[in-house]
Amino acid sequence: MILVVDIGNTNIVLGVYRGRELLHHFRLSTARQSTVDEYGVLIHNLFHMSNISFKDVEGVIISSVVPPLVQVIVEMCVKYIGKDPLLVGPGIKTGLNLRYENPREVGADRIVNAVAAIEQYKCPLVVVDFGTATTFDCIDAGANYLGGAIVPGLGISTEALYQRASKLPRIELEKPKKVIGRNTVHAMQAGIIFGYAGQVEGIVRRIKLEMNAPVLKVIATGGLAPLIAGETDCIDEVNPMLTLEGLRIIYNRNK
Ligand SMILES: Nc1ncnc2c1ncn2[C@@H]1O[C@H](COP(=O)(O)OP(=O)(O)OP(=O)(O)O)[C@@H](O)[C@H]1O
Ligand SMILES: CC(C)(CO)[C@@H](O)C(=O)NCCC(=O)O
Ligand SMILES: [K+]
Repeated sequence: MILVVDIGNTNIVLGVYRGRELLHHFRLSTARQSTVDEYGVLIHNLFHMSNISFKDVEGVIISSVVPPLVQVIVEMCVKYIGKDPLLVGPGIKTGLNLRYENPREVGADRIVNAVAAIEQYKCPLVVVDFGTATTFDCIDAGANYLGGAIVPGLGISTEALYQRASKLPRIELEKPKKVIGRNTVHAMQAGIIFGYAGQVEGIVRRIKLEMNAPVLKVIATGGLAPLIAGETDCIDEVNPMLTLEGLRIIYNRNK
């Protein structure tokens, strides 16, 4: 078994693979002040509840976009699992040709998503990851990673309205029946959800033009992908496990 770990700004997602099969996945909230031992207990308990053991873990791979947590999770792996994890970053083989001005600047999660998408779909393609931020990653017909766009995530956008406008409440992110809201909650839901779908359509349209690729596969991932994919036909497929798959693939390229 291998353990794959994606450290995001909101969630840490863990996956346990046997070969190509994802046996279990777990989602923790990203707690920047938690200690090596706290993560050890949490992950140990999740393993125990799933009837799996740290002893069966042959190796670990981590991608992180939260630098202060890397060392904590690495030490947790060494102390409790007894393995030195691979870290997605400089020096690791991803097989990806990065056309970013400074390849070290690209978020590890974006690299991992691109690797998984290239493996599973036909290029050219775009990956849209609806996380804390929503990222668009463009891959050309030759499987080169071109870059893309970063926009505020659905959670951040919704939270900003609540934080900055006294009379706007915190809302549930669900689709309202109509775009013309007749109360505050429905008006906010309409703006956020339909506005977000429109934003995704607009960015994808411009990407297609700039890449000169009228036919381009668009893959969405992240917890809120199904919600937005349901509101636009510019998303061809939702693949919730894309990041974990990418980590598994990169692990195998480096063992
Ligand atoms: N039902 C919901 N209502 C309001 N906000 C939500 C809801 N579901 C998710 N969010 C928020 O949307 C954002 C994206 O969450 P999601 O679970 O898709 O990504 P994530 O994997 O946590 O992102 P990251 O990889 O950046 O940590 C988060 O800020 C999350 O708190
Ligand atoms: C954009 C996020 C926050 C999405 O998780 C992450 O990929 C990140 O911190 N990226 C670094 C900046 C970049 O990718 O250009
Ligand atoms: K993510």
